[in-house]
Amino acid sequence: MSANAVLLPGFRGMARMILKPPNKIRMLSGWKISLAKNGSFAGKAGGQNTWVGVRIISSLGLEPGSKFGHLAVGRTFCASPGTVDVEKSVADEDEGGLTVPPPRLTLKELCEERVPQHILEKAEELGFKYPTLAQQEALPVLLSGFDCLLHAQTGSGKTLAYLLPILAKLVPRAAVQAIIVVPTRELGMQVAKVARTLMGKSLKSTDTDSEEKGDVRVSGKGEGKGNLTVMTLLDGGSANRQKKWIKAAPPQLIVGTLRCISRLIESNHLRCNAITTIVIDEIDTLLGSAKEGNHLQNLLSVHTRATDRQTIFASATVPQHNRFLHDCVQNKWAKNDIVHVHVTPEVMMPRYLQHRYVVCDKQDKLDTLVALLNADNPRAAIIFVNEQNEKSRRNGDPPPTSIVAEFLSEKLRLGELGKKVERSRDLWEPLILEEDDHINQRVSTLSEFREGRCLLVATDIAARGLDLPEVSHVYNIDLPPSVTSYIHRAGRTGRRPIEEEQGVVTSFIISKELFVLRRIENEAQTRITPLHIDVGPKEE
Ligand SMILES: Nc1ncnc2c1ncn2[C@@H]1O[C@H](COP(=O)(O)OP(=O)(O)OP(=O)(O)O)[C@@H](O)[C@H]1O
Repeated sequence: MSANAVLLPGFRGMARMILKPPNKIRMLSGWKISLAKNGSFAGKAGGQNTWVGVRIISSLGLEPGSKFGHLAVGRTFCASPGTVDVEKSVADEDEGGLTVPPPRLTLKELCEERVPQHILEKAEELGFKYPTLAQQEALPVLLSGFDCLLHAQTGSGKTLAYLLPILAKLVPRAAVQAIIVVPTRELGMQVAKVARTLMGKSLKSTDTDSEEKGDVRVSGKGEGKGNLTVMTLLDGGSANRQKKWIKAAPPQLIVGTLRCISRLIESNHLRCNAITTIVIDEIDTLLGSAKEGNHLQNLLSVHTRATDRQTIFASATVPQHNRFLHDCVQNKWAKNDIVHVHVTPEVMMPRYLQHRYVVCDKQDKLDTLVALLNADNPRAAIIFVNEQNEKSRRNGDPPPTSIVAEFLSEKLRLGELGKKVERSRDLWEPLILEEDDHINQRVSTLSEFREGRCLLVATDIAARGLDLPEVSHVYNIDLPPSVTSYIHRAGRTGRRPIEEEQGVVTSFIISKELFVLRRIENEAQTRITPLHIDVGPKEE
């Protein structure tokens, strides 16, 4: 059997593929394959007792006599006759870390002949030489064209995993061929930027104006590719301009929010007949709302058909994922053989996060925050607050973001914050990111933060998908409204997988909230340790 062979789907029952010793191969995703004496095998999901059928989707490097190899597995059995002599799996040496220890396949080897060389070279130039664990597991599935629920920790590299198969398929004809749905404008800009960079846009480009508007044309190099365009359709953009652009020259790839994409489809400005891939990133943000559910249903099973395209759902958190997979098939959002790539299901959050909590009175939270910022001296930090409630809005109270930012500003001015700061104090002037801000304000806030400002006070608008590798600390001034929200807020730090530097997450709670924190700890399968901090004497 050759490397990269895609095995036949659909066979249910005992597999007929013959594998030789060892009699147990630990799979990267926590699956185990056990070999019976007659060479047949069965799979077992990590932590569960039931033996279930395993479908081998593709194999890489598994050739007779090979020492290392990789199998991607799905949910049900399938098999192809053949003999594979496996002495040892790479996965046997992996302890569940984010990247796979050497010797391992490079990203280029993993994607060879399936993704154009110039894109792989660009990825390597960006520092993506080896796949992350999520990419290692997902790419064989995605590049084989299977529909997929890609379910992997925050910061595990899901964006590159779904972009590579899309970019591999785009052709320079004037028709929308792929759509990526994202929950926020900020995430949309980020994803579009990665796509454009992989397509060959110069890293040194200063074309930020057109980037902001979402209209950048990129010349693909070699592989017979001509001009490819990525367009963003994001909240706050001008609907008229978007319509004009799409009509004049349809882009090959669209990154947008569900609302904007649906509006253009329904007004017949965006035609879906050439679509080959749809990605729904952060899928769980769209579940549970009737309005979003309707838009999703229309996009996935009215305006387009699951059988005509590849569908990819991605998130670090997919509550009730088995139910979701079932509903996906029932609603015709995906094909029957959708694969669930669930990376390290036993570890919901990156291991290199440290979780702490501080118990204090409500009125002491901000003083405690200042003391902690002085002690931690973060490289960059996001301070999360909850959304302002309706009552407080009606009363004309300032939003929690402003209250926190103004308090920190004042302490900075008094010299009580940033005592150990070696950089310019101005960099510690807090920024604010929240939904109510004007779009231009949000854009400039994020770019200032990326360029070296240290403190960002934000609502959950900053919790999803934003990749800000400089963030060393996350502070939850208010306890997040759900476990999911805790996981995503926490995931904004510790995003330097290669260095494996620890990110620190600190939640401020009043004593009554301790039980809520324990619930988060249980459900997120993590340990949150208490921290005692001396705020110092109070001024009269
Ligand atoms: N193969 C790779 N090697 C090194 N770094 C990588 C690789 N793939 C992605 N990264 C980097 O890892 C970081 C996280 O990637 P990405 O934003 O795709 O994570 P994610 O899984 O989408 O996270 P989230 O769930 O928070 O949205 C980014 O800085 C990205 O550039």
